[in-house]
Amino acid sequence: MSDNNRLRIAIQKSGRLSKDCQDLLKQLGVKLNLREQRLIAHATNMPIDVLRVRDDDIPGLVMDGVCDLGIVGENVLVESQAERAAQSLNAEVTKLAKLDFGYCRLALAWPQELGQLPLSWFEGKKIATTYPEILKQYLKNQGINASTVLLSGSVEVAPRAGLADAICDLVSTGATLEANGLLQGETILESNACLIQNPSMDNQQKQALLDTLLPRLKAVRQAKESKYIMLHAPKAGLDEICELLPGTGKPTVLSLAGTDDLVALHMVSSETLFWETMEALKEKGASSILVMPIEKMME
Ligand SMILES: Nc1ncnc2c1ncn2[C@@H]1O[C@H](COP(=O)(O)OP(=O)(O)OP(=O)(O)O)[C@@H](O)[C@H]1O
Ligand SMILES: O=P(O)(O)OC[C@H]1O[C@H](OP(=O)(O)OP(=O)(O)O)[C@H](O)[C@@H]1O
Ligand SMILES: [Mg+2]
Repeated sequence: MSDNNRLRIAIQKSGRLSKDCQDLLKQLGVKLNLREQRLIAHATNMPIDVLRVRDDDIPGLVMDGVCDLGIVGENVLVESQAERAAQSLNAEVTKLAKLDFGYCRLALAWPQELGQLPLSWFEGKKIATTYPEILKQYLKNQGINASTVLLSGSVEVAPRAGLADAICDLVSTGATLEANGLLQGETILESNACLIQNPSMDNQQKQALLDTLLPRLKAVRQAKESKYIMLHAPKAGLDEICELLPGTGKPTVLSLAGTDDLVALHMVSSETLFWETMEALKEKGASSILVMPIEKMME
């Protein structure tokens, strides 16, 4: 019998999101021994269980309260919500955060030889997709009357196989469209991974744990985007050099052994230091310029 005080999180077992999900849980301090074949992993340092499932099942597990949290692509979430709404099933989730991985877009595409096409071309056509609900909603909003053909994968084969006139599929680099002689058209959904919660979760212990994890998630995001900058600067040119440094924070100024003309500047910047800025800093007399990643930070 599972302990109802343990926070249950659903993540993708294997596929494009699984490594990023495992890395994120580790960054949040969740200690898991994810032996490959195990479909449920128990954290050793906090009351968390991780269910490793197909990404398509994650929204339903969270909506039905089997899991408290889930990490899933917005494309899968939106499609699942539309499917469940059509069956009058509960489709409510709370989207706690958009995550910085799993970026892709759901786009229309058609055989390259047709060249650029207006949306009106799709009237009366057949469009193959893994996301029929999202596509139907889009076509309805655009006033286009076209039919959808469901394919669970390798959607790009549909036009050549005579299954459909066009497709609506996920695109990241565009390589698969290119390889299949397809031209990308309108993007109907931008998507990336997101953290979702069952809105009916009312366990105080779980909420307290989640209230600990969410600031860590924010701190991990902030640290990823921030850099630690160190450099040596002539005292005489300090103001000009500080004006060139990114971000609004004031740098820490440290004296350097053996000289009164130079100081060391240290600062956390919310953005990286571009080559052009580094070259401008050198022109102002800066030297030993170091830009380093930050593992963790908390304001
Ligand atoms: N180029 C891409 N193609 C497909 N999904 C992508 C791409 N880039 C990012 N993603 C995101 O990764 C998610 C998982 O993609 P993946 O191909 O692993 O799913 P899957 O094959 O359905 O896996 P599963 O076996 O878990 O059902 C997608 O739903 C999407 O949110
Ligand atoms: O724009 P790209 O970088 O080429 O990525 C897009 C392709 O990736 C996904 O397929 P995947 O490789 O996940 O296989 P699947 O179609 O079986 O899901 C998606 O279905 C596209 O086919
Ligand atoms: Mg899937």
